[in-house]
Amino acid sequence: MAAIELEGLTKDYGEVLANDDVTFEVEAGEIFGYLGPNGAGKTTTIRTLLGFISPTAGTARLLGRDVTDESELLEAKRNLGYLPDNPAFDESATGREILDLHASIKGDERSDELLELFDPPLDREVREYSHGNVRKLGLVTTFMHDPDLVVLDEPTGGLDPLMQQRFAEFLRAERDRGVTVFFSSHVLSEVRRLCDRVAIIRNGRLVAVEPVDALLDRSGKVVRLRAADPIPMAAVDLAGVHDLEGGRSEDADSATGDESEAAADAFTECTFTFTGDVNALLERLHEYRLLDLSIEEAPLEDVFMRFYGDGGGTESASALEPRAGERENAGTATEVTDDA
Ligand SMILES: Nc1ncnc2c1ncn2[C@@H]1O[C@H](COP(=O)(O)OP(=O)(O)OP(=O)(O)O)[C@@H](O)[C@H]1O
Repeated sequence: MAAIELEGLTKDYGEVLANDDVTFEVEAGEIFGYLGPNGAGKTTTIRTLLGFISPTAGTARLLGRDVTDESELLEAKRNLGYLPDNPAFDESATGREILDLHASIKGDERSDELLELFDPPLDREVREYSHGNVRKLGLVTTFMHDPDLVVLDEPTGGLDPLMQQRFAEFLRAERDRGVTVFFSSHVLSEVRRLCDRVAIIRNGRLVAVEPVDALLDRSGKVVRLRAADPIPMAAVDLAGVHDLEGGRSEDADSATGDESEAAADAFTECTFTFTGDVNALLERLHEYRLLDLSIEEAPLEDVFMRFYGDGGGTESASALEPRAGERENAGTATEVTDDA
């Protein structure tokens, strides 16, 4: 039995079709990322799953139970942990009082262990908490009753890098002991670190459900480099180079005569998106004296622009391919030099 089953889920707010025929399953024991830009419809799906709002059409099942049936939903929630994007704890209560309340409602199998990991300041009132401390308290309340399934809405917002790392290790360990994790995000690096599979939603429609490796292969890297001396354009005439923007630094600009002509087909600084083999790129660049080189994940918005067009989602397999023009041009010398 899948931990989450969505079939044709639709939520129409009148002016906005926030979820439009959304269908996918989250298998028991996987970390599943629900990805999309702001306003894509992630929270709407999560709020429907939790029974906070009713679907306009379609079905949603949590741990095999229909969430539109109140008694089935209650049953499912016994084994569910939920962290909203903005946990609304009673501001006048201390962290400890909040934990006591949650323990009395859901039970407490493991708060000691969780407090050691996340360590929110329990003796302070929540109104004095920072955003990150609210999130840490939320993580303890989400996992303290040892649920089978956790639903996390943008879980790492406000956590510092050390805490994010700790959280990532914790989630992987939870997955390894059989817990199913469903979380929403618009941060690709977070998804990369954590997820087995992802669903991507855009403008309310699902555009892909796939293993995270497939998404990352598709999304590419942003490469920025700065060289001590001009690098010929031909050096980056390589499969997988897109949207190259290059130029010469001020020093190179001051060159005159023959030097200047030779530099016209060369750059000392450039930025491009790269979907090819990074080792092949590094081999090409090996012979040049680089002052700076960064290879970073493409921002999620760029991934959407590049691979899903700007006309919203589509359920067809073609949505998973680069747009036609990009596919034809990808990696050719023409594209590299024309775009530069
Ligand atoms: N109660 C509501 N009434 C009307 N429209 C709504 C309501 N809640 C959400 N929407 C709209 O539905 C769309 C999807 O919103 P949703 O909050 O589900 O997106 P999201 O992917 O979670 O975004 P974010 O990453 O910014 O939190 C948006 O256009 C939003 O403005």
